Amino acid sequence: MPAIRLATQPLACFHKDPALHLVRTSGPLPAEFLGGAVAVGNFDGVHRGHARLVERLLTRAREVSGPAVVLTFDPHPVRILRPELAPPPLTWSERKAELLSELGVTAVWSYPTDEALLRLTAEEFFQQIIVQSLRAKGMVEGPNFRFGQQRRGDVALLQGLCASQGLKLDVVEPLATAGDLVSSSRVRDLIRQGDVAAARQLLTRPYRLRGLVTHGAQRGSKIGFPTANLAGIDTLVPPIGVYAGRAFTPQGIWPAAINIGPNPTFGEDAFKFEAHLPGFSGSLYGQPLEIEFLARVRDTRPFASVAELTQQLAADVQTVLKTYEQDTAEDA
Ligand SMILES: Cc1cc2nc3c(=O)[nH]c(=O)nc-3n(C[C@H](O)[C@H](O)[C@H](O)COP(=O)(O)O)c2cc1C
Ligand SMILES: Nc1ncnc2c1ncn2[C@@H]1O[C@H](COP(=O)(O)OP(=O)(O)O)[C@@H](O)[C@H]1O
Repeated sequence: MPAIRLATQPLACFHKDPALHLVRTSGPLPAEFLGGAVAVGNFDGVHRGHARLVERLLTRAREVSGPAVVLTFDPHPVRILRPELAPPPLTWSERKAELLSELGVTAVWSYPTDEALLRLTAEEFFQQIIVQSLRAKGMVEGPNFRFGQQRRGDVALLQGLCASQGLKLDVVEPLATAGDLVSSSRVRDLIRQGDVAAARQLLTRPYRLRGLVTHGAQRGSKIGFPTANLAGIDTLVPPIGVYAGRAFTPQGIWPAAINIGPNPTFGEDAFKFEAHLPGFSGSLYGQPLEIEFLARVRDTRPFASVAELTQQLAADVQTVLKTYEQDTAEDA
């Protein structure tokens, strides 16, 4: 059995970067947000296309000697305007801010989307948010950027508005891989197919979700594989199956053997999200847990006996440990 190497660096999920400023307000902004370069967008998942845009944002921020600011909206405007069309998000706001901060962004304004904001025309949005609230000196966007009521504002309009206020606008060409644009919907599609390894190639970090550890059927420890069952997951969940990943607990980072779906061996149909953390002992009940997906291992299926299931679980753990080891080595 390979040795389990536990990461010793501060936990990204529970550690707040002191250099990052994150606010959720529709009111006046702290000084750290003013007079910088600004990128407006949803930044869901924070993929490599976003990273390219942020790179340019940092360059502009240095040039204007101001902060590198991302303005994002929580909830996404579509969730208010057309909830039936809103896809499940890939990231929650704090995680998005952490990922952006890892890329060098210094201030994230997570705007609590409301009717008043959605009513602003493109010109009003620019005047009130970009000029008055942020006192921006530059903007960085992709060519498909739309803004203002009914998404009527486009990059051509923004160009004119920026020029009228003496702001420099950078339009960054979107990143493409394998002939396709890197986008949050492409990442979402891959995760929906269970291809978390391919999703990872497009993201700046492996796909991660969070939840709270709740009680299950109390069967796991009896069969030698206790599993932390997660409730309250608020982002996209990969499909039924077994996955290799990492668990971020308040106690540290662990390998994770993840099962999503039912427990057919025990005739249980309830949809569960559970993770066995090889090498961990103690209680996780009631605690927050973040789970990162590295690879899909196999389909969840019924086994003829508990002995056959546990034999398979032992093999799964070996696969998980190998994946975790490889990953830790690549990260080092
Ligand atoms: C990595 C992993 C893979 C699993 N695969 C299967 C499976 O293929 N079929 C199945 O019936 N249960 C599977 N299970 C679920 C176990 O049956 C389950 O963990 C056990 O019933 C404990 O449930 P409890 O947490 O509610 O006590 C898997 C669990 C883990 C951790
Ligand atoms: N290595 C481990 N991996 C996951 N959970 C563990 C581990 N060791 C102890 N636990 C604790 O045991 C609980 C899981 O035990 P289990 O018998 O499966 O109960 P339940 O059905 O309530 O999930 C977890 O919620 C956690 O608090």
